[in-house]
Amino acid sequence: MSQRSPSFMPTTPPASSSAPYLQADQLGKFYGENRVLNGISFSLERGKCLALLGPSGCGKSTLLNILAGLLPADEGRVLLDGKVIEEAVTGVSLPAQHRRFSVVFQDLSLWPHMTVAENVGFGLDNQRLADDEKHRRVDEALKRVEIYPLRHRHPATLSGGQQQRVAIARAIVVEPSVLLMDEPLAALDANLRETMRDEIAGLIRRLNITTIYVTHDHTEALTIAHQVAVMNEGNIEQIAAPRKIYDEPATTFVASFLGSANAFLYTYEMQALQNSSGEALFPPRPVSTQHCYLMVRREHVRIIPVGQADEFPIEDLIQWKATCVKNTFSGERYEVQAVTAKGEVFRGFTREPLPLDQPVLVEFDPRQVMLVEK
Ligand SMILES: Nc1ncnc2c1ncn2[C@@H]1O[C@H](COP(=O)(O)OP(=O)(O)OP(=O)(O)O)[C@@H](O)[C@H]1O
Repeated sequence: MSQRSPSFMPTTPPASSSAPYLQADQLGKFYGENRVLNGISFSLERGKCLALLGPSGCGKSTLLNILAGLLPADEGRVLLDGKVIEEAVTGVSLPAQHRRFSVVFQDLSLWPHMTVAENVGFGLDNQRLADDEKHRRVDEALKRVEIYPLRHRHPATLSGGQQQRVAIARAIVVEPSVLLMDEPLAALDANLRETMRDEIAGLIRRLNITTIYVTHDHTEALTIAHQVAVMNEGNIEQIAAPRKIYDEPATTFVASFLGSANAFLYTYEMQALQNSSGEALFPPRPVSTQHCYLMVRREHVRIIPVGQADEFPIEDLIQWKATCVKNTFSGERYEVQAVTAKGEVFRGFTREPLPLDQPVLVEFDPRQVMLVEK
């Protein structure tokens, strides 16, 4: 049951405040018997961007809809600027229109018969503003996303990237408390997606609007967000700054999802990992459990024919003997697969394909190895 709180208005704390602005606290959601969100918690400072990153079906859109007030939470609560706007146990649910969250969807939903300015102004229609004020707000939003000169055009005459900006202008013209972006680049072709990714990253920093950005693309999340929450099966597996998520993944799932990683099970038997002088290279730090995973990203693995390796001996690299089993051409390079006698599979990149079924050396620097205990 929903309790309206019409007097609620998010107040504006000083810009320097580092207090959480948007908080999720142990959010849970079921569809029938099926639990789709499990104890989701995060806090986000005003003006920062949090990416919800995860595979299809992990619960990103469900979480976004709860935050937006489009779906009730079954457990936990949401706070905006320190005030409860959603709480399962009390049934408090501030209606969506009072939360002042704006959503940019993947399909953009622009009106084809309206000009750019009319599309942007549409969001203000139910605010009963004087015409002058409405025009001022629309012009300002168009200037902020740098499409003011296009204001008299119709969406069909704009490029995909320009349409994207119209959708963002329409979302920000209402001065939202939080901007929610649900896979906004998913419908664009690969080249435009890359350009728009960089543009949105710049825009988010310039606009200084608290933003939740939903994506299944790790590059988008790492480029655009200040914080990344990696979701898997209704849980947040790790939440941290992009660099930390990439360099220090908390789980094997996070490491794999953020760029394909080679993984192999570490046990104490493997302390025998040595360099060519016989010095032990592992473990790089004390390990609290007997079993954990060593992970090394493909870009840090060198796979070379045995003969070549002898020409350029490098100290302090881990070198394992393996056999080349596959070369896959991807345009710029080959992805080579090699299997060790124990069955560990390694993938690395080469400029040329390597002879199949021939011995190779798999080399990597122990400093590039991630130790993941889960
Ligand atoms: N209305 C619904 N009724 C029943 N199950 C649902 C409903 N909506 C979503 N689900 C299920 O809830 C889970 C989470 O779905 P959700 O759409 O939140 O995932 P997602 O991470 O956003 O996926 P995608 O990236 O494919 O959009 C999925 O298993 C989905 O099948």
